Amino acid sequence: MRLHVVNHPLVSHKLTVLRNQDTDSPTFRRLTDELVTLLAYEATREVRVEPMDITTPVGPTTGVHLAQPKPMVVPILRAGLGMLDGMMRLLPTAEVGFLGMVRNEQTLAASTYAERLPEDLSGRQCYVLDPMLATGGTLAAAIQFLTMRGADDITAICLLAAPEGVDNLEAALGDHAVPVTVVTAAMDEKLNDKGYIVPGLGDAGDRLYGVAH
Ligand SMILES: O=P(O)(O)OC[C@H]1O[C@H](OP(=O)(O)OP(=O)(O)O)[C@H](O)[C@@H]1O
Ligand SMILES: O=c1cc[nH]c(=O)[nH]1
Ligand SMILES: [Mg+2]
Repeated sequence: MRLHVVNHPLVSHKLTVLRNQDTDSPTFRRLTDELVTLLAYEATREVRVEPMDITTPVGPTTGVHLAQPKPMVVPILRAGLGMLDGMMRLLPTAEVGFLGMVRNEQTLAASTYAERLPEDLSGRQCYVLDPMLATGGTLAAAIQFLTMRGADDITAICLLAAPEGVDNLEAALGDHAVPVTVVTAAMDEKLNDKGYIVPGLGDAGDRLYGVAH
């Protein structure tokens, strides 16, 4: 597994505002959107393209366009939905599939409650969107799901990751044949005893959309 922590002053600045408990939901949503576009720029460095002949007003040249099959963007509901528009701004012709997953706040085990994805993801590059990589259980299950459908290259974009979650994810992937990359805006200190990222930003879904229950 490859890990890429995006080191950029604008990313750090926006993340600081996002972390602040005084930041309201509308601002939190806007900053999430802006941050994802910056992270997506890094995360799509290896998106597959193929040559394309065009003619400029001055003459012929060869450029590139996105290769087929198109990349698949997979937001993990609920909080990952807040990252979708920012991602699609950069990859407007990508397709979107949905995974609904929730972590049991007592056991911290992830379960899947919704799925809307093609049966066959063979040959597809997949971009998984989830703001928080905490214990890593949710992302590990999502990656396993996409791999079982045939995805052959997976990049996860997260706002924050915890070291314990990255270690757990690496262990869960084992000698995974499929390349997996995690792109994050920051690697935080640790998890607390409730499985929350420290210093983190709290519950990303609640801060985006309000308290779920
Ligand atoms: O790495 P993990 O320990 O698995 O935790 C991370 C998951 O927890 C949050 O989702 P949550 O279960 O709160 O659902 P929500 O998006 O509906 O709020 C977050 O958006 C991740 O999906
Ligand atoms: O810190 C955390 C951990 C899991 N889910 C969140 O939304 N925040
Ligand atoms: Mg939540």
